[in-house]
Amino acid sequence: MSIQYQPQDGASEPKWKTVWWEEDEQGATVCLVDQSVLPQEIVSLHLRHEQQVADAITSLKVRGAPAIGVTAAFGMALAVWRFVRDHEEATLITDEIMTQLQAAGKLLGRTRPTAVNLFWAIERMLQRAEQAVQQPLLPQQLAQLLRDEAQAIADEDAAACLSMGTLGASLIDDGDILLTHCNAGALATAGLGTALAPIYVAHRAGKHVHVFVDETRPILQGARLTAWELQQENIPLTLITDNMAGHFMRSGGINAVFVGADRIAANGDVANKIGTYSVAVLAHAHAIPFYVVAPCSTIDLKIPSGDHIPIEQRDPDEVIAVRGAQVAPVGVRVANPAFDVTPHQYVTAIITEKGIAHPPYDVSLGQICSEHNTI
Ligand SMILES: CSC[C@H]1O[C@H](OP(=O)(O)O)[C@H](O)[C@@H]1O
Repeated sequence: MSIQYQPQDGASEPKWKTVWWEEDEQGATVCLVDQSVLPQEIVSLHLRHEQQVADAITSLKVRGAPAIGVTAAFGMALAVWRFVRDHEEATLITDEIMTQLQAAGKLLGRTRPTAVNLFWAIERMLQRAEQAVQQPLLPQQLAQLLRDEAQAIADEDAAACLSMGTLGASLIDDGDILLTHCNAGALATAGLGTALAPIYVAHRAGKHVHVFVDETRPILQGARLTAWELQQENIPLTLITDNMAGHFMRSGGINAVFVGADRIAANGDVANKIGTYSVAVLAHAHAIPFYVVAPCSTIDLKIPSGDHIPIEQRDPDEVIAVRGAQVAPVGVRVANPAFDVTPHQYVTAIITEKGIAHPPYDVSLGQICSEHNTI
């Protein structure tokens, strides 16, 4: 089933939606572009149970910090929508409905440990429900209210992407050659993206940019997703393997690096896709600006440094085989951390939707994002 393409609306929208909500006579569905089969197949998934939503996050059918936060919010709304539909005779918001919501939050919170957006979105949905049940609402009203809250999280993320894109584009000059790692584009968010948003906005404003795309082993988010996104946008790109980044930096070909983030600590340490730390050290060695683009929902002011960020360890098979084709002997010992931490000293600036943070980050991030951290 081909995905639902949205017409591009000027400079502010991606060409498609990554995650969205639909309702039909059978009930509600959380809809996703299935990123695990891109770019060979462009299909959407229509999920009717929160367990399916959790499985989609765990198996990276949907991935990217903001996107999994939005997806989890829709998954929680789906759990209540499903429960209310199955108990149409109910007229009061019973403890049962809240228990259903809390159980969905726990289920979705167990999917992936690193991206703080996931936990931020779950907590926001729970707080919205706890606030709502203080009022004399019918169950159907609570279900609609939670669907609207999830949609609000998605809409706010889309607005944040455009804001980050506009702020970040000011750092891009006509003719720049840029490097990205992993995928932090529209597929990773509910809008234009994080790290790719400045590139989209600069390109749409007429700046000539060329992007070197790290393939990003082992899941190849760069080769499969970023390359596909940039092609959709007619932005020139060169796909490279991860071990080529240093060579192209040394040969003077890279003007700046733009990456996303999954969690940023209060001191500016950045957890992002594995390999980001290596890119940051190489950029520092070559005096190339290293920009991190992330909404305030990715900044975790509750943790003092990157040492406290949980790093997801993924299935060894992701390293032993590529799309099912074995490349290493079975039975070898494998390490497969999905993320690493870049110390803040290697980060030139952090571009959020509320402003660009510069060192010292333990001051600037609090100034820019403090209100966002208290949901
Ligand atoms: C805009 S967040 C994108 C962020 O998420 C990716 O990780 P994953 O593909 O495992 O979800 C990667 O760290 C990106 O920078």
